[in-house]
Amino acid sequence: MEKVIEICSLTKLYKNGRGIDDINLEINQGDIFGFLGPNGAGKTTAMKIMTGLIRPDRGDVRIFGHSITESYEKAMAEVGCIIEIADSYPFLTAYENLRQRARYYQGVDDCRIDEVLELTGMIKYKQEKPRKFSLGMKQRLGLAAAILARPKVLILDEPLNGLDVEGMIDVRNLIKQMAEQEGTTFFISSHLIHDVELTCSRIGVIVNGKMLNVDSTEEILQNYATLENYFVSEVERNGRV
Ligand SMILES: Nc1ncnc2c1ncn2[C@@H]1O[C@H](COP(=O)(O)OP(=O)(O)OP(=O)(O)O)[C@@H](O)[C@H]1O
Repeated sequence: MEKVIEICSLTKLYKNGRGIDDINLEINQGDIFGFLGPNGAGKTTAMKIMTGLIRPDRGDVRIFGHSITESYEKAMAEVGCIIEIADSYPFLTAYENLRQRARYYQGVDDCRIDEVLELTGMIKYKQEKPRKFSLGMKQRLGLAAAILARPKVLILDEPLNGLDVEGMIDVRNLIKQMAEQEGTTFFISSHLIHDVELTCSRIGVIVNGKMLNVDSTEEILQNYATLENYFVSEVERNGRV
C-alpha cells in the first residue's frame, strides 16, 4: 500500500498555549481519512500546516515523499484543497472562476470545467456569480475548483459546511466514487459524526491538540456499534466530554 501522507511529530503551539501537539499519522492511497474532533481541537491548524499555510514549530508532513516545509511545490503538486472557507472571485461567474483556476494547470479544458460543474451539481449556475451564491453553493464551487486538475490527494476542511441534505449526499457519493474509481486519497476534517461514519474508511480522533486514536471505521463500528459511542468514550477516556 502506497503511503501518500506522512505526518511526523507535528507540533504547533500558538502564544496562548493552544494548537496541536506531536501528531503522528500515515494515510495510504485510496483512504478516506476522517479527522474528527470538537470545535477548537486543532483540525484546521493541522490542515493549514499540511497545505503550507502555516509552519509547524516541530515535525513535518510528507506528501508522496516530499516535505511540505522543504519542497512545498513538489509536495503540493498533486494536492487539491479547501481550507476554512472555499474562496472564489465574487464578480466572475462560476465558469470564469474555474477558467481562471485552469490557467495554472495543463490539460484542463472547457470540457473538464463542465464535468466538475456537473459533478458538484453547479452546472445550472455556470453563468452566475458567487457573490449571489448561498454558502452551500460557494462550497460546491470550491469543491469543483479543488478537483479541477484531477488531484491525487484532496485535503478538505469541513467540506460539508453549509450543504443541505442533498448536497451532503452528493458530496459523499462523489468522494467515495473518486476514492474507489480513481484511487484518490482524502483527508477530511469534520465534526459531523454521522457523516464521517458514512463517508470515511479510517478515522482519527483529535481532542485538545492531541491525536487520541486512529482506527478503521469497520473496526470501530464492530466494537462500539456507532461512531458516536466510540467518540464519546475516546473523549471521556481522555478526561473531557
Ligand atoms: N492564530 C491563532 N492564534 C491563537 N490561537 C489560535 C489561532 N488559531 C487557532 N487557535 C487556537 O488553537 C486551537 C485549535 O484551533 P483550530 O482552528 O485548529 O481548531 P479546529 O479543530 O479546526 O476547530 P473548529 O472545528 O472549530 O474549526 C483553538 O483552541 C484555537 O482557539
